[in-house]
Amino acid sequence: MRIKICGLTNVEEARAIASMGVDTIGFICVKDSPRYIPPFSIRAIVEKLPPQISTIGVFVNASVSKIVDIVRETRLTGVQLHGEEDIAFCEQLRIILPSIEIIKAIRYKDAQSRQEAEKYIPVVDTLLIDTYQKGIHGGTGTTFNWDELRDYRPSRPWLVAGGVSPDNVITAFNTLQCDGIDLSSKVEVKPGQKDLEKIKQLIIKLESIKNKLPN
Ligand SMILES: O=C(O)c1ccccc1N[C@@H]1O[C@H](COP(=O)(O)O)[C@@H](O)[C@H]1O
Repeated sequence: MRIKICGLTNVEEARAIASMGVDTIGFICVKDSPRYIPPFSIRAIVEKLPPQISTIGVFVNASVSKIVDIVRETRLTGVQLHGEEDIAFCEQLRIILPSIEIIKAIRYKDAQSRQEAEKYIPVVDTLLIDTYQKGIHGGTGTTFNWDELRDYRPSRPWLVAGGVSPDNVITAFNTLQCDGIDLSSKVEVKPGQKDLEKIKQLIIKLESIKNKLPN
């Protein structure tokens, strides 16, 4: 089971979180986000993390060349495309960066969102289903109606995002057959600063249901 914590901006928090058993750390490469971190700071953090930690850059409608430059500068292991990037965009990125994990975020609005996600299966490694909120690309802190995805089991691993917290994580795994979780605003003191106590609570909650969790 994969645990991704997103929106890190400093090395101490990133290392502390990695030592708690979180396997994936996300960095917001979107300039108008309050969680934005510049590439040179991402690189400084990535260099100080254990090599088994996946490091993901989150982008919203950036150009392929911008993403490629940032991945090369920072040594990220993957990218999360959180905007309206199309299939051709993912294919292009795959050709230029063949060994990088591509995560496509789909913002769940209604039943149609499943079909939207399905289109990306041949061209991405992982799907991430976040909550649709008009005018906001991510970090909404709001859940979608998980009941609508009770039976969702695509042929790619998928992560649930959007308002996931230590308080609702057990419900998430009781409702969904996801391969992992992605948390950001519900485990922060303020945008860009993570709440390590809340992340500890999350790990304790997950430990209590570990027999029910996916591998
Ligand atoms: O967090 C942001 O500021 C952000 C900005 C632009 C695109 C995505 C962003 N965050 C992603 O949003 C989801 C869910 O976050 P939350 O738990 O609801 O706060 C997560 O995948 C973040 O990577």
